[in-house]
Amino acid sequence: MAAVHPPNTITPVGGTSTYFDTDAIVDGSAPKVANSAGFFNVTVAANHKEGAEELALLKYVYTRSDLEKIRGDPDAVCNAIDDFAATIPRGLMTIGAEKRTFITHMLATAEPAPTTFLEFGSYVGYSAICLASAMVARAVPGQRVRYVSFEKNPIIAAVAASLADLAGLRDVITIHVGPAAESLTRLVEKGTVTRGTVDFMLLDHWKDFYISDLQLCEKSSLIRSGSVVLADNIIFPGAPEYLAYVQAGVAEASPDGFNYATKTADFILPFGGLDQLAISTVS
Ligand SMILES: C[S@@+](CC[C@H](N)C(=O)[O-])C[C@H]1O[C@@H](n2cnc3c(N)ncnc32)[C@H](O)[C@@H]1O
Repeated sequence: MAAVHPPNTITPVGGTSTYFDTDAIVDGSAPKVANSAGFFNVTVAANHKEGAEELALLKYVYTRSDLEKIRGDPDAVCNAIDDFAATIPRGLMTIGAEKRTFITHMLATAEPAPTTFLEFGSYVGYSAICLASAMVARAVPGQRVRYVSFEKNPIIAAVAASLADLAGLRDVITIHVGPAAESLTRLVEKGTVTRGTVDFMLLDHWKDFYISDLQLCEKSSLIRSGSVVLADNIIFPGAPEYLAYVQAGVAEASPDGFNYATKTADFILPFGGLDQLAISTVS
């Protein structure tokens, strides 16, 4: 089980928010710079842009000999994604098995049972599939569970939608294609996501957008007292400004004057090294 630190005992550490080349983000492509660990290098970025690795994953899953056993089983679909990721030395950029266990436990024990989840960064749908499934497991008959997820890369979004369908979660998970801020603004204008309805959020896209996209949710009061905001990759690649923001405790853009109480949980990355998840509860 991951080590969990109480609120405000951890100094923002590690990483750098300049890990990604924001010029490259503007044109909708993947970032093209390597960090010091050489993790997200030019080759990885090019793969990401074309969705090469992610399309290979899709093909791998749909040609598995146990496809019919996987169909309709969210855990089995996530395990299949983990199997594919294990064949790549640096893994895939999903939340991975350890964080999956940790967050699904949070969803399984949260009171009241969460029914609406907002995710920034669908990638291949791994977190969407396991976390939506954890919410569905608690839903009472007739209760609607919604997992709203944003992915700017259309090829990768298509992979996520196809795997969500395979997992039997087509009616629960919606993948919105495009920059998260634009999609979310549209959903708020249309009344698809409304005030105070978001129980859980996961920020897991490019780290430069964590604060501005959280503030978009603050402004429209999508979060409310008791909502939980999770943010991944706090140490690697690193989101020190974000951690400082939520540890300062004030939801600056909130017309309701909301505050955050923030803890962090430690995880070891698949290729080694420490990472943290930030867990901020709104009050
Ligand atoms: C770390 S991955 C998400 C992993 C996913 N949550 C999982 O566990 O399977 C980040 C994803 O965010 C997407 N992304 C980056 N910036 C974005 C933005 N502004 N809006 C929407 N998606 C974005 C990237 O294309 C990438 O697929």
